[in-house]
Amino acid sequence: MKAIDIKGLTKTYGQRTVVNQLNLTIEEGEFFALLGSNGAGKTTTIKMLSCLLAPSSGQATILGYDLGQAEEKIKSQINLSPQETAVAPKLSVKENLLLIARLYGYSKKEAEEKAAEMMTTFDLTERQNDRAKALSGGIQRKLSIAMALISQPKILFLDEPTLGLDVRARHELWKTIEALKGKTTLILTTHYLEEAEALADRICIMNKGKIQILGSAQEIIKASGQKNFEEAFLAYTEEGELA
Ligand SMILES: Nc1ncnc2c1ncn2[C@@H]1O[C@H](COP(=O)(O)OP(=O)(O)OP(=O)(O)O)[C@@H](O)[C@H]1O
Repeated sequence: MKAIDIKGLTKTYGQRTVVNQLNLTIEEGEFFALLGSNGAGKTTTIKMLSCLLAPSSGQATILGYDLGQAEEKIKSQINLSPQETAVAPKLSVKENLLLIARLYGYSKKEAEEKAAEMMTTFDLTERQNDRAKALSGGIQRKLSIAMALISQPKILFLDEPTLGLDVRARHELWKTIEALKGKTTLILTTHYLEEAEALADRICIMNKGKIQILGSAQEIIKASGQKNFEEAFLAYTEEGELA
């Protein structure tokens, strides 16, 4: 089944079109990356697909449900790990996970089990009693992703999950994200080109609200005629060039 099917998705603010006639299909289980310069429309796209922002026009189905008509159904099957880490700073690692599990309607016992499972998967058990604010940025991000996965979403949107992390923490988080590959449909936005290149099955480069190219990193390099992915990205996001 298609995880996401978008036809002509558009968002305008006044006279400005920030997402312009997007057509895109993402298969279930795919790891998909959205790349683009600042203001390209990545976050706006993700917000529309996760029911946080109403499109101005166009259509999309998420797991077969129409966006704008089956919001509750869609929301129950997706989750978003936002740009800003969404942990409660004064709560411990375990308390953060329990809180989300209870919000999703798990019983006390189930919530305990879920939290324990997540802490094992994300290697957080040793830190379970530490307050979130005492964790490094990388571990906070890990916790944030673990929290987003508690509801077992079929689609997880990761909006710049490694923003501001140092190289080591970023690589650590990549391993965590990579382990999710195939189990959950993953839609990632990032400014780190090597992140998309290393993790994603397919990459979409956006510029000024439009898709410039879509394919695997190798396909994009080949189509651009450039030497490597960074140069291909620059070519596709440069005005008047390949774009
Ligand atoms: N509420 C709003 N009102 C007006 N313009 C907006 C609003 N939200 C976003 N925009 C504009 O839409 C454009 C796309 O923004 P968006 O955040 O989707 O880009 P992005 O690709 O995620 O960029 P970044 O990499 O900087 O996060 C930007 O020019 C932004 O200023």
